[in-house]
Amino acid sequence: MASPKKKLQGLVAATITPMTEHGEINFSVIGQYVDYLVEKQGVKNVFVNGTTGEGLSLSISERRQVAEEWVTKGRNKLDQVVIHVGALSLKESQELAKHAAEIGADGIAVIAPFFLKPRNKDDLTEFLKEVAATAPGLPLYYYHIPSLTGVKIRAEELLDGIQEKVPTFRGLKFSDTDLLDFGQCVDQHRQRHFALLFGVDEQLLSALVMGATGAVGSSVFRDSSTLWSNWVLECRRPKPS
Ligand SMILES: CC(=O)N[C@@H]([C@@H](O)[C@H](O)[C@H](O)CO)[C@@H](O)CC(=O)C(=O)O
Repeated sequence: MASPKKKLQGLVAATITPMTEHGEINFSVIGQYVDYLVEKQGVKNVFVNGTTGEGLSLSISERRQVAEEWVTKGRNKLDQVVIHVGALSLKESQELAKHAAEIGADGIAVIAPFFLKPRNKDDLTEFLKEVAATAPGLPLYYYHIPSLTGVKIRAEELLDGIQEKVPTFRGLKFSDTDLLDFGQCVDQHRQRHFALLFGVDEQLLSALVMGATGAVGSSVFRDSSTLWSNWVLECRRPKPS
């Protein structure tokens, strides 16, 4: 079963996939990338093969290799390596999820399939359940990004009752500007201790005020903005009484 111990929180870097000038993945710099994030930015969680990493534009074989490299190079340096395994095909998502578990990743994230789309919450839940079943030891996060997937099922609606159907479900990466939906996720699901990670950097401050437990982003990891965001998150972390 998925570990309940390691909650994914704070800043999570959505990593780019480094390429050579010939369009091949430049694996040789991923080790330096890990060091840069940890030593210069103070960020110890990564989100690999997502939007910033152009995961959907990579082949399955490339996605597997990139995931492996981050897990290997991040060992004993990073806290959590979350691999995005979303795909148009359920079988590909399952293959990537199983692979993430085999290589020792700390979690998986899944977008909704976006060509033949889930029509409603039940369809989407079923898809997530089938992916989750192939990696029963890994926490699963739903990656809500309706502007790119076209799947507009409200996150708050999805969260309602999901853990009963997908036991490894641990939260979501909310990449939408609908702060009403986000606020309802926070208000109605706070007690379930889901990770509610915000993904639109431009609105991060608002989301933190509303109760985001962390952020997955690309632009928050530049110099002073990272330090600033870390500071805000630290201030908002509940203090032991
Ligand atoms: C659509 C997109 O790329 N969103 C970025 C944001 O960090 C985004 O770059 C930022 O808000 C600037 O617009 C992240 O949420 C993406 C992300 O976490 C990912 O790579 O999966």
